Amino acid sequence: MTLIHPPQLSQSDADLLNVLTGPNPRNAKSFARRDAALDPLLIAAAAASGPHVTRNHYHHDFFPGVMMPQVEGAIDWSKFTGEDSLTKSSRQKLAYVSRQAPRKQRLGLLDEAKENDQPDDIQPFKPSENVPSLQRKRRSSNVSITDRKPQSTAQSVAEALPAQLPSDLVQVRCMARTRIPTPHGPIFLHLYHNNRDNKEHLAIVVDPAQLSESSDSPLPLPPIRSKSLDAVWSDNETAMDRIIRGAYVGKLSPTSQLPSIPVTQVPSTTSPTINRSEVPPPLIRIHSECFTGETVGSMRCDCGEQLDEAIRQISQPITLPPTPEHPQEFTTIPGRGAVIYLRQEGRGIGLLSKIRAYNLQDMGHDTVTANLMLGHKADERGYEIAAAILRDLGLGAESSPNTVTSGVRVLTNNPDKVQALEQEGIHVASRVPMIPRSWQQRQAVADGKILEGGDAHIKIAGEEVQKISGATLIGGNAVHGEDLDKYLRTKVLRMGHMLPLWMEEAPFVH
Ligand SMILES: Nc1nc2c(ncn2[C@@H]2O[C@H](COP(=O)(O)OP(=O)(O)OP(=O)(O)O)[C@@H](O)[C@H]2O)c(=O)[nH]1
Repeated sequence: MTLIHPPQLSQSDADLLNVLTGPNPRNAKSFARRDAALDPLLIAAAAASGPHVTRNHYHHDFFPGVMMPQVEGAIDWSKFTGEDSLTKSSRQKLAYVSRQAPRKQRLGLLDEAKENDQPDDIQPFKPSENVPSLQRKRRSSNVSITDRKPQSTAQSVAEALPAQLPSDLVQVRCMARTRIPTPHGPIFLHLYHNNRDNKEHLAIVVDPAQLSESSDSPLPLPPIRSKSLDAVWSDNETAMDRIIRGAYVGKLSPTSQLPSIPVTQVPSTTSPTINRSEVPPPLIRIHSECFTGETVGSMRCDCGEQLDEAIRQISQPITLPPTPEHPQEFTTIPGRGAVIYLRQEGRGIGLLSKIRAYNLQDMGHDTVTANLMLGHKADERGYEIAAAILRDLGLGAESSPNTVTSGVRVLTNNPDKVQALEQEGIHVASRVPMIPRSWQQRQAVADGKILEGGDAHIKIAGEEVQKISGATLIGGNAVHGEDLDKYLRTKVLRMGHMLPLWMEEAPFVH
């Protein structure tokens, strides 16, 4: 092997490295003494543990194992065990073998794999306490029950739960929760597993009042918490196990580590200063994954902007009118609600097909036609899992003595989402429209409220928002452009989105 050595490598280092990683270390000549206590070069070379190890060789090994006495050059353990020493001739030469299937075979297997990472190894959960009050007719999911494969690998702790429910009921379990600071304030990220697909769906819970939660001071409102997360998962579970998976109360810190108790055992006390009937239902959004819009900042769609706008709106403090007891006092409570983030990339067709659809769109087809041309439906999403997550979080229940508010307010323009949630038994108290920020800006320019060209601050929904680059990302600003306008028009004209079409000739704000 010839080494191309970087300038900081001395000739002596390079020679030594050549020997350590070369094919025939036993022909090594003598080398100058090395005095460094810890020589990173030597450590790295030794850690590579063999002459031909690269990152592609993890599944390769020596045969027989290098520590076995029958291997030529191995340590002769027989002198420690008292067994007869193996003669040199009886030892096998060390051979370097691969445990991987041949590359061609492995690539063949990949080709056979499904195109759009559809679930192929689905593990139904045993039921948790996430049980809807009514079993209603559900909208069909993109994964049918009969297609499901039975249990297999890496099942979670849900295994331990007793079977009580019909197997076709969607069940979810919150596996972990943590606090994430965002430009709009803190959120609690919840990661869910379910018995329908093998995707990790998420809930972004906005409920900052929980951060000051302590056992003796009542919260303004009951916290938005996951029943399945707060449940006791096993008899062996320690307080630290619970805390690490997120079943804690308040804000976790080196000095504060208080495990939660199961939701059913928590008394639902609320602050007496709050008039329960005046509290609006929590604001929620069901959002579908969009790698291009949310991660890359694509301006073909408004997905990144919508995710940001949803978290921003849900985080806004809520002002409640005075109560008869305190007629002069307006009360402000922290914003509360959740974004249920479903891994249904590309309206359920997957990223691969969405990328192909974009090419068809570049050739003049709209987003609906492009999906159809690829053999997909215009929209292949289902919302059963979202509804199960909402139930697990205690959101969307009808009014009852235990609920402070009735139902949820849903941030969407998509009538399918509202209908699907209602079919799942989620009480939708109202729909809150999402007007694209670029359209709001155009409206503001048209009304003479802001100057074309904008400035460092713009007004969105009557509130001043700082402009930040990375338009579609969290904490970003408005997206605009020809592609986006086409997409938004199609949503309204072909997909029935409940959005007033904005005049196209109005100027953009740059
Ligand atoms: N197939 C396809 N999917 C797209 C395209 N542009 C965006 N998407 C996907 O469309 C989905 C957008 O979903 P949501 O953010 O839940 O919103 P929506 O259904 O448009 O409805 P709203 O709630 O009104 O925003 C995401 O999964 C995106 O990946 C496209 O051109 N083709």
